[in-house]
Amino acid sequence: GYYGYDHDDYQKTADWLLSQTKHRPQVAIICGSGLGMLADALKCQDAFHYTDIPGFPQSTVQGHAGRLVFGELKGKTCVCMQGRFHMYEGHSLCKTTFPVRVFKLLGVETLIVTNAAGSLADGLKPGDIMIIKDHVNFPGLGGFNPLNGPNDDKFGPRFPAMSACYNPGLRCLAMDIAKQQGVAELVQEGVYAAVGGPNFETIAEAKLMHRLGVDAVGMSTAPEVVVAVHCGLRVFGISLITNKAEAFSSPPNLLSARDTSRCRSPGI
Ligand SMILES: O=P(O)(O)O[C@H]1O[C@H](CO)[C@@H](O)[C@H]1O
Ligand code: HPA
Repeated sequence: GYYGYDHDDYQKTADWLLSQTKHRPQVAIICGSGLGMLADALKCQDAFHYTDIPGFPQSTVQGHAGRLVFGELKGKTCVCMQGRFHMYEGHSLCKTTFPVRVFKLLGVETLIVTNAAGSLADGLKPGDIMIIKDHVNFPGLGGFNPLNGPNDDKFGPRFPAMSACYNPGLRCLAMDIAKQQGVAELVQEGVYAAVGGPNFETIAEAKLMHRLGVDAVGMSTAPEVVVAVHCGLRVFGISLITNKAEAFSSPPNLLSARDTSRCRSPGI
């Protein structure tokens, strides 16, 4: 059967948070693996451990502290997730995206998603930043979607469009800021693909994604963005490239038995 949340479940968590902090965030930021220090930049912080927030899922992965931090950043009120939820932790997708709908009910208008990702593109190296211009949601294409189940019309339509998920204005603004800050050579736009994980890709899988037009791959983000776009949030996304998928230096797939010079036989 279907296991999900009612509107009341999101509302209860949102009401509890609104009763515990004076902050009324306009912007929500989801910090990717190892990126939780973004939250340290917030002024006048109110922080809550996920374990103390009624109805909130729990973090189980290294590099995800499991705290929700409210505060001020450059004159905007923000709420920061220090730690996100992944399908491979055993959570349902509606659980991994639970916070996004809570943010909507807090009054958030803009969601910033960040992640650690592997590069599949020649021009994208570890340390680079990729502004996400679009995504391929592999679990979603296969029927693993956080919007499965009865549609909650209070959040959005049954069949939401995903043709402009990543706000074009915010993407342009980020490119301009990268130029102004003198880091333009580290910043590019590209396509992110979400896979289920937790294993990294095989060489054949990485080659396949590369040929399909994917620039960076990770195990998160797309389900959160689908839920955010469904409920009308403006989305901006960035991937920090942490590693390169070694698909390009690998030999071609086909090997004839006539030429075994590339084989190292263990002997029979
Ligand atoms: O997407 P975030 O949460 O940044 O984490 C990425 O890093 C982890 C793998 O090292 C995976 O969880 C992958 O999704
Ligand atoms: O190479 C990767 N593949 C999938 N997920 C990832 N998250 C960080 N790097 C990777």
